[in-house]
Amino acid sequence: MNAKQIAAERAVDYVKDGMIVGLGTGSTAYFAIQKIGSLVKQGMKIKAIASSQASDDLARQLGIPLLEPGNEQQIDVSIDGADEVDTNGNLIKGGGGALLREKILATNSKKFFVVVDESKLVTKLGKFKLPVEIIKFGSVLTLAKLEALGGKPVVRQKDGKDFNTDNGNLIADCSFYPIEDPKALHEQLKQLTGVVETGIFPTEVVTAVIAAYASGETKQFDY
Ligand SMILES: O=C[C@H](O)[C@H](O)[C@H](O)COP(=O)(O)O
Repeated sequence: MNAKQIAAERAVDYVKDGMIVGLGTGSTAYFAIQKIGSLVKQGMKIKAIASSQASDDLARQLGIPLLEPGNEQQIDVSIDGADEVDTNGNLIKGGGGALLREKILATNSKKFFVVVDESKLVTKLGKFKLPVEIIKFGSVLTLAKLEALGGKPVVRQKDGKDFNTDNGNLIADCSFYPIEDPKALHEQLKQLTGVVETGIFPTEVVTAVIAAYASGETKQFDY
């Protein structure tokens, strides 16, 4: 079992019968969704909300009952990966472009577990370029504002075209390393009209980070 799978499955221990679960996105959340699928097959009554079309598709294939979009309810537990986790439990997310829906789920969950392998643990955030979701209208102007703040934004590309989020927006990948005060940077960026959301998840929304190491050891950091 690889480290991502070990961390993800450990977090699924917090999922109990009758819960509403938020499903993250990415290669680590994938293992959590698989495990939740196996609990459903064993007869556990779980309902889920997916943070991306990709996770929605996976959950459907596995027979996990999903709440209808627009009919979401308070979530008991969300489980998701991260691109970076600093020593205080602040995160960068959005490497797969799902940050907005992921943050809606994380901030509406009673508990939010972050699952990572040790490669994601950093002292300061920002070596991983910070994803900032921006709307297309006026994007050149919004990018200029991000540039003025020193973010050196680059519009994410996929298959030779601008990457589109599930919400029809763009992602500006920004360089702010080292991010000394993640919450302050997030708040500054959110004030720019045209910015929909940033990939900074402040430690306040995190219940615990479960990190798995190549040795097979896991550590849980509670916040
Ligand atoms: O938009 C994507 C998400 O924030 C992912 O959870 C994050 O990029 C980590 O993905 P992975 O587990 O594949 O490294």
